[in-house]
Amino acid sequence: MKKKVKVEDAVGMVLVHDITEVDLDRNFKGRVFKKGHIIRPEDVEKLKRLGKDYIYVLELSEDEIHENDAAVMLAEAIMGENTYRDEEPVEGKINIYSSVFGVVKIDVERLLKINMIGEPSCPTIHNNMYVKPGDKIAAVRIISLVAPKKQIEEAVEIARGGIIRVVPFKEKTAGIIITGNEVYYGRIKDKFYERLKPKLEFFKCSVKEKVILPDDKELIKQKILEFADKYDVVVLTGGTSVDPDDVTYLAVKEAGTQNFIRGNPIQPGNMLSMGWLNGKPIIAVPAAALFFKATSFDIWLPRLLIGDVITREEVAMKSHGGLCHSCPVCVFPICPFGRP
Ligand SMILES: Nc1nc2c(c(=O)[nH]1)N[C@H]1C(S)=C(S)[C@@H](COP(=O)(O)OP(=O)(O)OC[C@H]3O[C@@H](n4cnc5c(N)ncnc54)[C@H](O)[C@@H]3O)O[C@H]1N2
Ligand code: MOO
Repeated sequence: MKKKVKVEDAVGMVLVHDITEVDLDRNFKGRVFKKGHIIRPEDVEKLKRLGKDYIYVLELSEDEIHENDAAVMLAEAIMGENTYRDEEPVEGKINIYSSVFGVVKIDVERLLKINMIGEPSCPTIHNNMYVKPGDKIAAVRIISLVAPKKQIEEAVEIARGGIIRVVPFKEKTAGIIITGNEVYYGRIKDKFYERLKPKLEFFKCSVKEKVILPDDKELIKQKILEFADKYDVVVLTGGTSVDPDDVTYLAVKEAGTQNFIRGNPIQPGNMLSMGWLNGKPIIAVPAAALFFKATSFDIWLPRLLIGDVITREEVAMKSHGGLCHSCPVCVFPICPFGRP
């Protein structure tokens, strides 16, 4: 409620509007107190010098809370591991950032509940995006200058323990198996290794070994088992589609992988197959990844490197948004490709 009070009595109360100072000696005209400012004891003298013996303030009742206090409370509740926030709200908003290089994990269900309440407004970036230290991942703002305390307490209760965290990338090792008779017999030069190595290394996964094999299922299978013993991740290329020589995906399956998934509704990259051996991802990358900047491999790779095991249901859910827009200038991963 707006109320006229003596400045001396206004400490702790909230300014209803901006207050401007004009000082010709300093050639200054501008805002010195912002709407929403909570008046501090040291402001009293300054306000009097500005000619304010009385000011309009907001009086908060027991069941109301100022947007700044509410934003801090809610931001604190929302934040999980490896995040930090703006110390002070600016215009009632607090940004939340990642403190590490990793993959953002958002509890989307609880995020929706919080945003259904009314006053709290918490946008985030998409779940499972990779982020660098200092990247903004969420923001908290309360819609009204003064909000019902009950709504904020409800939101804090839902968010308790954190609903946004970042899982950091750890140093990992990989072995790459290039398959294809045309490469093995030297009919063409391998182009896959130079495409995949930087992608893996970008996410702290160093490529320790590369081998080129013919389209021989048994040989490929044996190498998968050997590499899965030695390294954290095994990446295979070629032989993922429908020709009689395409046996690579079968080798991944027959190596005894758990949760084997053949193909995914993401284009480019439909033919990608994957499975896990003792929790280690084994990924067969289709030849489209040679040609396109972003394919299904780029969507799954950060997830696989933080240890996520992808379910068939999640793969199927990628169908919505799994078709690349083929923009003239590709800005992946900051684009809708592969996002919910
Ligand atoms: N009738 C159908 N044809 C295709 C289908 C399909 O479902 N039905 N799927 C298509 C999709 S999607 C993809 S992707 C491609 C490629 O699949 P593969 O991963 O099996 O790739 P390959 O057949 O082994 O090779 C295709 C092409 O790429 C060249 N290649 C492969 N590896 C290398 C390498 N290491 N370095 C350089 N070049 C390489 C290879 O020589 C071929 O030219 O299948 C579609 N077809
Ligand atoms: O597996 Mo392919 O052309 O969809 O990439």
